Amino acid sequence: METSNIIVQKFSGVTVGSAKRMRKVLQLIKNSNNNSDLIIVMSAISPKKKIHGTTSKLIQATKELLVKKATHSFEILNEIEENHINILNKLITDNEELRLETEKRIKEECNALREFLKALEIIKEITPKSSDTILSTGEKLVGIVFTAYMKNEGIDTELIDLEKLITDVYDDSLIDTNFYLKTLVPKLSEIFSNCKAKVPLVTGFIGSFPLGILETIGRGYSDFTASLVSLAVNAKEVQIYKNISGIYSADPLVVEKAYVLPYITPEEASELVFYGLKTINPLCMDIARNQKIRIKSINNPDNPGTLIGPCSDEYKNVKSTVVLIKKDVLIYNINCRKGSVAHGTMKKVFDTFNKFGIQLDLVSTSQMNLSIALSNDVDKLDLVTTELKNIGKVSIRPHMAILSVVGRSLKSQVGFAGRIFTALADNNINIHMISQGQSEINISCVINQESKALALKCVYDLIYTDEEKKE
Ligand SMILES: Nc1ncnc2c1ncn2[C@@H]1O[C@H](COP(=O)(O)OP(=O)(O)O)[C@@H](O)[C@H]1O
Ligand SMILES: N[C@@H](CC(=O)OP(=O)(O)O)C(=O)O
Repeated sequence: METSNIIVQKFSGVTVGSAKRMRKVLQLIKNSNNNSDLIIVMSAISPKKKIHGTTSKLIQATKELLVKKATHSFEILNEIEENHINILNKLITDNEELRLETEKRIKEECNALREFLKALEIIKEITPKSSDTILSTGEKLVGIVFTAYMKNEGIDTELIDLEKLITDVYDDSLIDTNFYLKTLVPKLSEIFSNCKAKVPLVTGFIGSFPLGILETIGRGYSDFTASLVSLAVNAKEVQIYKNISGIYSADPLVVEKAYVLPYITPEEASELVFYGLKTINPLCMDIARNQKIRIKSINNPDNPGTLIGPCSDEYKNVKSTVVLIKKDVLIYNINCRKGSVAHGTMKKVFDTFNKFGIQLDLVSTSQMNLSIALSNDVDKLDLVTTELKNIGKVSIRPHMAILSVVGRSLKSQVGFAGRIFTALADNNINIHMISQGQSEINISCVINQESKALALKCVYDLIYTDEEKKE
């Protein structure tokens, strides 16, 4: 199918976190609209950091509903409501009718949620579907405020609420790539072909999943929505606007010399998100192999940022190695009772972690030990240990970090892993586990968390001098 002239612009919560930032976003939309057709996807407002944003507050309100009283969750909701009305009041100052009508819609949305929370308190049960309904409010509210603002600024827009996009799906096993591509994408195509507005605004929340949107898609779900929308309209590209200019060669807060990579492949992006990069939702890579996704900064929109997409000749020789640290990891070690790690043992161990929904980051085996690196904030690790007690003696080593080097250029560098480990050893950094996938675009190892900054800097220096020498 031929690519359309549409660009999907997705704005993350922090980029629309205040009236000032919304003005910036509006200007950007106006400028882009001169050259392309646009569809806007917007995430719930995050004042500064995502952990203090609307979605995080709604998650807190949901969790506290059954532990504390609904009145406590109402306080959280009052704060959210007030914040949206304050922003609206700053944005629409010259059209009282529109301002009042929009304020009414915000209040209606929040009142509906209050009624819903009261009902949940009475039935004392929160299902994934109800928790999704609560979360959807964040994206609805930002949509209500921003479409009113766009209208007031003369942009022909319409709010498209995707809360009800998924219907009659009660079984999680039905949610797979096929479901996204064959069910959701055609539904979205139909919605857009019926939409008359010049610049539609779509809620980043895409509907209730049997296990809940956070379990199925994860935080940053609006990136995924933007990818589906892009497939539905065959867009030229998806632009994901953030506070940061793109994907850097290393964390710019730790490595001063780090720079924004112009291009990475979807495979590299998948590895990076797996090893802790939060810049893009991981599922986008699964459905968007042939799409162009560009991470850009709201503060510097003329900068092309980082493109993730098919590797054309233009990008073949572009450097794209990233050194990444995933902190707050632990090593879970099982010293097997039978004296060796049999394949039945591995099955039991992996099945048990899977049963409790725990993601494993790195695995290594020796004759008697099975070592697994995983995030230290997982619930239910003690339940796993109880189930595995017949397999062997479990010991846990906390305060670890995973250092990963990701890049397609690693494939051609014989002896590269050896040089990384030598550089770490020269800096007195102990390596607890090592892993290299068959794809050879990723080398990872587990180190003590306290050495993370030193490890990042010394491996970065090694890689970037090595890559420079190759050129
Ligand atoms: N290689 C990397 N590229 C970009 N950001 C990185 C990288 N490694 C670590 N980070 C950190 O990830 C964070 C980016 O956060 P993100 O959630 O993408 O942005 P936003 O807050 O705009 O949503 C930054 O704080 C940055 O320091
Ligand atoms: N609001 C959701 C979805 C999202 O995509 O957020 P953001 O664009 O701010 O990463 C979240 O906080 O997870």
